[in-house]
Order: sequence, then structure tokens, then C-alpha cells
Amino acid sequence: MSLLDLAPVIPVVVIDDVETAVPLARALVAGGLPAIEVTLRTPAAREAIARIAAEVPEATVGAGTVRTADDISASVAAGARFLVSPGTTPSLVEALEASGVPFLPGAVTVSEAMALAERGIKELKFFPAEAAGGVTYLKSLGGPLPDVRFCPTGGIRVETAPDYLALPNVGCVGGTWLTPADALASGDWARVEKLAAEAAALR
Ligand SMILES: O=C(O)C(=O)C[C@H](O)[C@H](O)COP(=O)(O)O
Repeated sequence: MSLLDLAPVIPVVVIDDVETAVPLARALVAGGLPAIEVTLRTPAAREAIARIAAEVPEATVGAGTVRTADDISASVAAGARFLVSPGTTPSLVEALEASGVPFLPGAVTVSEAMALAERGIKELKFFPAEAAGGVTYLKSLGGPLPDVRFCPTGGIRVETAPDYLALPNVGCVGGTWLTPADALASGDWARVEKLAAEAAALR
């Protein structure tokens, strides 16, 4: 099954305290969102991926903010089952292809999407979605590139997600709104589960 079809929303999570990783993942899964993207933006990220992979088998945990070949090897070694990059460089795409796990490379322009499609990569992250043109822009890409599907991420919230999900070239959306920093800090897993359930029902 494709990464874009696991759930209508991929939660993008920024984990500062590794102790929150497992309860956070459990709350997201309980709410109905099994695919979880842990961004490599914090020092705790790698260990967080490892703990979720080991202790929450119902989750499909992946790494986000993947920028280098080292990010890829460290993430896969930690247990990441998919990889997401904010953008794409020639060396990064080669390393993603060699990683052995599914991946969503970032693209915004028609040329970036065409270059990836030329290599047979037709499931992409569209980042930063809102800032780059949002629903209108993605709808336009669907004309000339109907075979390329996207996971738009960046600035999307529960109120705007349905407009993206209604597009034929959108498989799912990504976002941080399901895991507010204050809920993580206070361990309010019931709130995270509720936000996840609301998102899981979007499609
Ligand atoms: O870290 C990455 O790899 C990114 O590409 C950026 C994230 O996907 C966005 O920061 C999502 O954040 P929100 O806009 O708050 O939903």
C-alpha cells in the first residue's frame, strides 16, 4: 500500500522529550492515525523513532526533515519505515532510492515534480503547501501531471485539510496541528487522541 493511502493525515511531530514519544504515538494510533512522521529537527528524534518502532508496533513510524544520506542511514537504523524530505537534491534522491524504504521527496515546482516523475517517483510531499500556493496551485499541477500525487504539508489545519483532500492528486495531508506543543508538555494524550480522531474522520 502506498504511503499516501495509510490515513488522510500524517501527523508531523516534533519531539523534544524522548519520554513523550511512546504515549504520543499510542494516542495518535488510538485516534486512528497510524503513520507518524517524526521530524529530525530535535536531538531526541532518533531515539524517539527507535522507541516508537519498538514499543508501538501498530504505528508506522517514519522520519521527516530528511536532508542528507546520513539522516537516511541513521533513521532507517533507528527503525524508520518511511522517509520524508522537505525538498530534493540529486544526491538526496539517490540516497532515498537506495534506502530500501518508501519515501516522499519534497517538491513544489512543475519542473521539480517532472524531474522526480521522470525517475518513476510519483508520490511527493508538497512543501510548504500554504505558502507555495495551496489548493489552487496543487489543482493546477493536476492538469499537466495527473499521474503525480502529493502529500501537502506546511500551514495546513483541520479547517483547511478537507479542501486539499478533495483534490484527485492529493492522497493525504501532513501537519503538526494534531500534536500541539502544550499538549505534549503537559502529557495531555486525551487531547492528542481527540485531534487525531477528528483528523482520521476527514475523508
Ligand atoms: O520538517 C520538515 O521536514 C518539514 O518539511 C516541515 C513540516 O512538514 C512542517 O513544518 C509542518 O508544520 P505545520 O506547518 O505546522 O503543519
